[in-house]
Amino acid sequence: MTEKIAVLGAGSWGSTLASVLIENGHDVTLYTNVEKQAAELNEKHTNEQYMPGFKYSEKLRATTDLAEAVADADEVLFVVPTSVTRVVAKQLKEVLAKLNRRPLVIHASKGLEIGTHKRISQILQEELTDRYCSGIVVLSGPSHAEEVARHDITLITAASADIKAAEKVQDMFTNDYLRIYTNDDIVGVETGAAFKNVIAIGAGILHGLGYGDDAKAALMTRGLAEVARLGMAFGASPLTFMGLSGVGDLIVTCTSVHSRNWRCGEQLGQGKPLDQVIEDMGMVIEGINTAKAAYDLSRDEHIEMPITKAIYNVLYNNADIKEEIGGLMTRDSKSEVIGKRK
Ligand SMILES: NC(=O)C1=CN([C@@H]2O[C@H](COP(=O)(O)OP(=O)(O)OC[C@H]3O[C@@H](n4cnc5c(N)ncnc54)[C@H](O)[C@@H]3O)[C@@H](O)[C@H]2O)C=CC1
Ligand SMILES: O=C(CO)COP(=O)(O)O
Repeated sequence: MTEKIAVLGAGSWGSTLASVLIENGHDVTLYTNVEKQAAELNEKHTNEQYMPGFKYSEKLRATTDLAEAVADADEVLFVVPTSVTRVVAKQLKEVLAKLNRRPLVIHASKGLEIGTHKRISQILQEELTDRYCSGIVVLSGPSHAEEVARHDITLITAASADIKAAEKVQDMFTNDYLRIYTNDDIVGVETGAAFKNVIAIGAGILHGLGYGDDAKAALMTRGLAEVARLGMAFGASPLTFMGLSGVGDLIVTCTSVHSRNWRCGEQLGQGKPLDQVIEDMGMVIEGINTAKAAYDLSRDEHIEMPITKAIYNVLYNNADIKEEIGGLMTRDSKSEVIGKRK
C-alpha cells in the first residue's frame, strides 16, 4: 500500500531514507530548515553537502514548510540530530494541532539528550503525547547512508512497544537490499544505538594512535558490556545488545571509514583539537553529546562505565588520552561476567 510520509531532516540519513521510501513506491515529502538545500533538491535533485555525487529521484519533493510536509502524512519520520529533536517535535505539535492529525511517528536518529539523558522516543512521547502521535517506532541498526544509497545489503531493526506498528514500518522499508527485523525492546534498541557512537569515537582514537586490532576488539567488547549494563538498568533485554542495533551497529560504527564518530576519534588520536574536528566534519557527530549524557546518567544512577568516563574526560576535560588508557588498564582485576545467570 502506498503511504504518505513526511521525512523531517534532509541530512545524509534523512535524504537516503526518503529515497528508499520513494523507490518502494511511497509518496514522500522531505522537510529541511534550509531554503538553499530545498531548492537544490527540487531543482538539481542533489544534496551535495551531505551526499556528494548522489542523484535523487525526481519524485522527491523537498520543502521548508513543515505544515506542507505533514499536511496529509500517514507517517512522520524524524531524522534530525538528537540535539534538535525536541525543538522540531514542538514545532510539529503546533502544526498537527492546527491540522488535527495524529500520524504514526518513526525515528531513525541515534543519541541521548544532553541534560535530561532521555532517549529519542521519550522526547517524542513527551512533546507529542498520544494526542498528536498514534505510536512510535524506532528504526536502527548497522546502516551507513553511503552504502544504503548504492543499494548495498543492509539489515536493520524496527522497534516499538506496538508490534503491529513495527510490522507496518517493516513493510514500508523492506526491499531487495534492505531487510528489516521487528523488535519490541525499544529501550534496548535506542540505548545500543546511542551508545555505539561513543565507543566508535574510542575505536577511532585507538586507530589514530596506532593501536592494533586486539585493542579495538577489547574496546568494542567491554564497551558492549557497559551499554548492556546501562540498558538493563532501564529494563532492556541483554539479548537486544547481541542484535543488529547492538553489536551489529557497534561493529559497523567502530570499523567503517564512513562513520563520522570513528573519523572524529581517529583525528583526535592524531592530535587534532576537537573544535577543529567538529568544524571540518560539517555533519553531526552524535557520540560527542551522547558521551556527556551517558557519563552523567551513569554517575547519577551509579552504573559502572569506565570506558564512557575515559572518553568523556578526553572530550570534555581535555584529559590526556594515553593517561586515560593507562587508567583503564590499571583498574582492579575483575571477572568478565556482566550479570547474574540462573
Ligand atoms: N548518516 C548515516 O549514515 C546515519 C545517521 N543516523 C542518525 O541519523 C541522525 C541524522 O544524521 P545525519 O542525517 O547523518 O546527519 P547530517 O549531519 O548529515 O544532517 C543533519 C540534518 O539535520 C538538519 N537539521 C538540523 N537542525 C534542524 C532543524 N532544527 N530542523 C530541521 N532540520 C534540521 C540539517 O540541516 C541537516 O540536513 C543522527 O542521529 C544519526 O546518528 C542513523 C543511521 C545512519
Ligand atoms: O549510525 C550509523 C551507522 O549505523 C552512522 O554512524 P556515524 O554517525 O558515526 O556516521
